[in-house]
Amino acid sequence: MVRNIVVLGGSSHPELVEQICIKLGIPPGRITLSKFSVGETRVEIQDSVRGKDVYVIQSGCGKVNDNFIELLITISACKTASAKRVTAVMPLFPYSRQPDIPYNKVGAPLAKAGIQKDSYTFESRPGTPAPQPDGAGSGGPPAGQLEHKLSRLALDKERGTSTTPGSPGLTSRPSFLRRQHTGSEILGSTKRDSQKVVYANGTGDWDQHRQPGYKQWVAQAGTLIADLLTCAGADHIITMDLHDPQYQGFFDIPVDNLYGRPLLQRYIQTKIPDYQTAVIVSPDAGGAKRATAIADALGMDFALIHKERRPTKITDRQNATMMLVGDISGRVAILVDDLADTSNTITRAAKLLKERGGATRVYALLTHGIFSGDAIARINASAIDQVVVTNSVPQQENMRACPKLKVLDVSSVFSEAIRRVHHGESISVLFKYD
Ligand SMILES: O=P(O)(O)OC[C@H]1O[C@@H](O)[C@H](O)[C@@H]1O
Repeated sequence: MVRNIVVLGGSSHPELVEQICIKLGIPPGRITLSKFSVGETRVEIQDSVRGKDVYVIQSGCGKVNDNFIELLITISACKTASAKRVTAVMPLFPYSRQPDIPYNKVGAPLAKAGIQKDSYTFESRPGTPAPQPDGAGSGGPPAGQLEHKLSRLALDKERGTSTTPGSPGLTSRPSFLRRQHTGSEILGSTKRDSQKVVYANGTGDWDQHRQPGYKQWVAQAGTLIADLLTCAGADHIITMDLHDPQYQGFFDIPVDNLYGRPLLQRYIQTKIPDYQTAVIVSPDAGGAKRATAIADALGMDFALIHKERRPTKITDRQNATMMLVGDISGRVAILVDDLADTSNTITRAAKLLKERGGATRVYALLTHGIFSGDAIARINASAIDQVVVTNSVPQQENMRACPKLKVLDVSSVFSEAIRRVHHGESISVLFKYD
């Protein structure tokens, strides 16, 4: 049992909080988390934190923004209640893919509206996001309808015809397409639909649209998120497999970036028959370092999928070309990545590995199984034979919906990190790979 410590759980992942506390041999601190009718977050801490070492556990999943605000308020409440030190334990770090320019100029792929989950096929890809029921995306027509209109506009332009007879060009667009961003000529349909870009030339073609002296401005939230945590009063961050490890440099407080890799490696060694003959595959160049580290540690072969994500036309938005570099013919392929969100990357990679590469079986091993939108349906219909993730975000519902899913428990890693940080011991042993 650890003394003089308080562990508080946010709303995002109660099961993990419970498991961590069991391993630490302490009950979770009493906290009431609720919402005012307007939607604002209310936090009430029932246990005294005066002079205590406090750990607030909140993963960057579910209602990500609400959960993040809840974390900030809880940290701040602990500080003002005279906690000695407050550590934010964030198994999945929110906004961790946004410290730099998003990988896709037109936004990350999200789930398509109106599609039946059981209608997914081997070929399915994420489509245009639907307006959110909470109003976040309100103001436009249904996504499917919008996408259809946008495609028609692009096609009409290519053919030199106009959708609205007698009023060609920009002015012929329906009003929902005319949201003008300050200082730019990017037209979108809904609040969150900067993905649905039709440029002033009406084609979705970035190069043709480009105006001299103007550059599209994309918010890079990384520094802001780091500043908000420290401003709220966080003294220390514990997280796992940051999408970009350099993100630690955005903080001027200690950040312990734990690794999911030992768990994944152990799974390969103990659960994949004849694993030495299998090939570790990175689904994109960005993950090559992570995947080669596992391949090297286990003495396995490595292959890479090169993902070209440079769409030039609106209709190309999700059509990144994938090329396989390496020989996996007649072998088991093990895809390794930090996370799956829509699962577009891993399902397309699996298809390539089986259809073109001749792989006999495909595993996907990921630290964070975010599985937003229809990701699970997509996996069920895909060429992937097994997906292995950690419970850095809740997986109970996903496990019920996906027979291919296996979950590895990270509670021991986090409880041990908390124990060591609390006692001022080194946690480098947790960074040991082999
Ligand atoms: O394709 P989805 O699952 O949406 O996104 C996951 C990919 O996006 C990248 O940032 C991750 O490293 C991973 O390769």
